[in-house]
Amino acid sequence: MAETSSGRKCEHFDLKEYQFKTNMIPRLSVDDPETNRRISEGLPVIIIDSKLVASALHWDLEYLNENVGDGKFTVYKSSNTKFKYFDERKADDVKDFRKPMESLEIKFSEFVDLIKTVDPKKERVYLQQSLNDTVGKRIVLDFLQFNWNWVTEQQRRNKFGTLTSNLLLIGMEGNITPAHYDEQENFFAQVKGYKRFLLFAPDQFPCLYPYPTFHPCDRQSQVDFDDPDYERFPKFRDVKCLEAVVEPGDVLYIPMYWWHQVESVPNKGYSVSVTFWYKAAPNDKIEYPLKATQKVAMMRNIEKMIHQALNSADEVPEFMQNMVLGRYT
Ligand SMILES: CCC[C@@H](CC(=O)O)C(=O)C(=O)O
Ligand SMILES: [Zn+2]
Repeated sequence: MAETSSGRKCEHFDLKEYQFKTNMIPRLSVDDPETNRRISEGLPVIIIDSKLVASALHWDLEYLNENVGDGKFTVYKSSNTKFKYFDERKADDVKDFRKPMESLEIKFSEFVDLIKTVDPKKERVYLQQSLNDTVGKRIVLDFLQFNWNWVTEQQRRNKFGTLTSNLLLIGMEGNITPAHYDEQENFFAQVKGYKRFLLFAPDQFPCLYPYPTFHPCDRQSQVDFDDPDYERFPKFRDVKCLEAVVEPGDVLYIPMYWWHQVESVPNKGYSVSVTFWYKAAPNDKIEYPLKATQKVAMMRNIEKMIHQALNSADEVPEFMQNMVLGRYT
């Protein structure tokens, strides 16, 4: 098996081709100064030897089933490969909104039965649950042995806010989380299996056409990457993309507001990941020109204010068009 520059065996992955070209996200050592530089500049990077979750690399379905306790786990079900997040609390505001997936609250053992019995051509499942104090003591011990020194040092030096959650993700091969951005910093740790990431910088917002902020799918792209509607979303043709496949032990830094689409690589088995989400660093002094992240935050606040002032989701499109069409276009 050939080796790449970062010493990785040249795995052969069954990766989808998209209409846009991509560049690779660097895979760097935790000791490489470039690693900390990229993180401090809000640029994505894969850290290949952080040992962040070295104590969890044995987490497979059998071990977790034995030790994860009998708490309830949130499991999403989809009739296709896509697991598009939606905020149920906003569903009333958008008539004829149809949930893109269903969610269950079940025991881990029930999830194991599901993932082993569902026909992936008909139905898929994806466990997405914050690690909490219901887990068994062996999981607690593994958790305590995460490389907290490294990740807490990153939190300190980059002035990140508090750690808000560690989400355990267990997905079937081929599951896709469609393109979206999050409002938190994320050290994404891969435990088992392989995940292909497509990342887009915050300044690609104009090419990715997110839903309105009051829509249940706020922060998600409206563009179907498998069948883009270039009439509605013409700038999608020009989108600039960075990509990478993370393997067990890798940690991908996903800076806040960076768009990402994530696929559990087909034919490589189910995937297990753990996220480390941190609140944003406080806004440093305002410098001009404003950063793309600041402009996205501004657009979100303006949309929310207009929706709130009109007190009607239906009136927002006409209001925005009256303000912009023929005046700023
Ligand atoms: C619910 C979180 C899903 C995850 C993507 C994935 O692994 O499918 C993601 O989007 C993130 O870690 O930010
Ligand atoms: Zn995300």
